Amino acid sequence: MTMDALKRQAAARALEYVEDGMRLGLGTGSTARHFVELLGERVRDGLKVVGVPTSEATRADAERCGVPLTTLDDLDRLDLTVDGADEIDPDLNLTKGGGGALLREKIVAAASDRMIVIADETKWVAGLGRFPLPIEVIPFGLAATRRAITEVFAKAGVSGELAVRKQPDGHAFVTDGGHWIFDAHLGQIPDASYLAGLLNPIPGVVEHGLFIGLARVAMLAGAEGIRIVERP
Ligand SMILES: O=C[C@H](O)[C@H](O)[C@H](O)COP(=O)(O)O
Repeated sequence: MTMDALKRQAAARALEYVEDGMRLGLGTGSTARHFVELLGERVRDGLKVVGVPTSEATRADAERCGVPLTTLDDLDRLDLTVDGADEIDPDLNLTKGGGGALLREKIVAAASDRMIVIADETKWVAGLGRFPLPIEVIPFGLAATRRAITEVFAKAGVSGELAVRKQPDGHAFVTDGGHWIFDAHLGQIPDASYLAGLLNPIPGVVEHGLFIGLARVAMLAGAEGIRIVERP
């Protein structure tokens, strides 16, 4: 089975948790896109839901699939968010932001009663850190922000290259919010929760890709079928 087929299987399983009338957070990425497409099929069959997209890309996908949309300006709470991840550890802490959507994804996940993360089994890791950690920053004062991040890395016992994310044309990648991203190549993060707490207050850091305690359930698709893991 292809990786894409596995992602679609995980998405299909998450769809079973969607009920009529739900307010949904719609994640970003290749796995979340399957969920949006499958949700669109259910909407065409009469399911009544409304979604808040976590990126402009997901907004476009949802519109194409006929999923009714709203915003967190109009709603202050969602029932369920379904999103992908770049890494998932046994406590269901996540690394997210490989596609640059981490800020809106975290706002939407935090506003949801429940977050289900969908992925193929390759995203399951014993500990976070192999995937470069995205840190969304304000372009103003970049060197000072970089220095502050490096200092908290040392405090958290991690180190590695901190690279501004670039587009293929060499220009800085710009997020939907107009910010830049540092990708931190740390290799391993011994205490992701501690590091998250140190990164949060740095001026210039808008958000980071450590999602601590947000995902409640993970649906992992592999050759043996779907494995469902609940947060301990
Ligand atoms: O910014 C992007 C998101 O956090 C994605 O959910 C994450 O990168 C996983 O994407 P994919 O399902 O394409 O591997």
